[in-house]
Amino acid sequence: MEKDTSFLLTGIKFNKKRFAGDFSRFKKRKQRNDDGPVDDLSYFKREDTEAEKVVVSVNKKRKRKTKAERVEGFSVFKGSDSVPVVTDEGSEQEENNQKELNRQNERDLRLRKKYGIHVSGNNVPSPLQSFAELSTRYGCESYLLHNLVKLGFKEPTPIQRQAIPVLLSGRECFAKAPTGSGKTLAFVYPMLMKLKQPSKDGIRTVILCHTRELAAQTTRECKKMAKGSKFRIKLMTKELLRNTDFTKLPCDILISTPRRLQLCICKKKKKIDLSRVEYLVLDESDKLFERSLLEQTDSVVKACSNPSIIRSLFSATLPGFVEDVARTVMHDAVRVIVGDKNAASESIKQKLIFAGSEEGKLLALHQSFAESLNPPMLIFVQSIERAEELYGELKFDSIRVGVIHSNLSQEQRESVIDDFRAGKTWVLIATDVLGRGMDFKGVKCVINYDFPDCAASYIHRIGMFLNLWIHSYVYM
Ligand SMILES: Nc1ncnc2c1ncn2[C@@H]1O[C@H](COP(=O)(O)OP(=O)(O)OP(=O)(O)O)[C@@H](O)[C@H]1O
Repeated sequence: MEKDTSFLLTGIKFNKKRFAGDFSRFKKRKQRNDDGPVDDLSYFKREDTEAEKVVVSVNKKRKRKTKAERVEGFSVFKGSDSVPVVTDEGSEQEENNQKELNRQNERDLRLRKKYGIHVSGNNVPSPLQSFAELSTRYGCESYLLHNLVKLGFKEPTPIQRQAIPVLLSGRECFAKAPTGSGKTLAFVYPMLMKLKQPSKDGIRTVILCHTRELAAQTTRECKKMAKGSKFRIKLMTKELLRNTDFTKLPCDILISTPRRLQLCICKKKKKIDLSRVEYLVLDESDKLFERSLLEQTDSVVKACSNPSIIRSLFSATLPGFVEDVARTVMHDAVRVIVGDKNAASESIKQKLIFAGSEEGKLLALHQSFAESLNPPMLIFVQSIERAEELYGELKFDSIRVGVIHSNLSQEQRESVIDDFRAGKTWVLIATDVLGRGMDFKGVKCVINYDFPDCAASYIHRIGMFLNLWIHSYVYM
């Protein structure tokens, strides 16, 4: 391998001077935990932001103002009216109602506290105690409950406990929960319940995903959840885009990337009509609002022009610009946050390995393979070239390895993912094309061979898995 030309040798260098503060924190931790070159990465967890503190303080003030309040935070969204206050002249019946309401508020607060759920908005519906409440409170059809049992889902996850009632009550929703925490079900189930029956009135629901892989995965999940119904669930593929007369497309739920959907909107003939869409979901909304996708996402949001549309935004991180967008487009929305605002999942063990140099990284990787190769394993790198180069290195060592990045065709990407899911390859090298929203069951270890360029990217890379105690290594 020629050092000068190797992309593996041109990775991010750790600038100790620039990151002196962080570096000293590692040193302190090392003194406490003499564990060789490995260190704990829990510093990625953020403290509450100023905005969060404001929410808390405004909340306290509002609590002093009105006892009848049903909101935990304050309302940040358009169209938020004040909550009703009970008058002194209320009848006995009203007093009893009020007492029951207060008791319910206390139960809600306890449940939210237990599951780390934070809400903002007016009259936020009570969180679910169990999936059974989908039937008792909302008359959920039996096939949907049956599907939950078949999928082996016994308890709702925290985001499902709160986001499902919010969406079922017809409110717009803006939700943040860790990766792998069951957000897909949180938006798909209420949609299926609200749509009730298939209809020939055109497309009624659009789910936007930022990558084709995530769109394909969401379609698979959606079909599993809708099993037993006659809903027509379609993934916007290249073939569909090319060969379909969208004025005649029988479809209740359409799942697409913004780019493909924008192409259908802009078609001259037989173009898609989204004016009847009742539900619009923006999954991984922070990615959809990034500069590279903003224009396409915007044209989809505009094309969904039904005035009574219910929009929801789901993501694992919550940057300020996403909140700003939400504030401008959403009406009387409820904000649901599970856990810390931008923290990694707590069930992941994180380690930092100081390799010193690029050669050291490769050596350390070989060493960890030699000590305990614990597949399936994902390795993230910062560029396509570095992905290919590392692929060449590992392949040379007869490791069952695959590589995925945006230079591969859709078919090639699918086949790489299929091989990894089927256990034909043990190690998958990826650029951030895979870093978001993909769910690989059973992955035991994620290696950040190249340091991610922001905290959000790190959280997405390591948080793709619901398994308990996966390992995440960062090489420096
Ligand atoms: N209530 C539940 N109980 C057990 N498993 C669940 C439950 N809900 C969802 N899951 C499973 O958890 C895994 C992760 O779910 P999902 O992909 O929806 O997470 P996510 O929050 O959307 O993650 P990401 O941010 O990466 O998109 C999936 O395999 C899903 O089938």
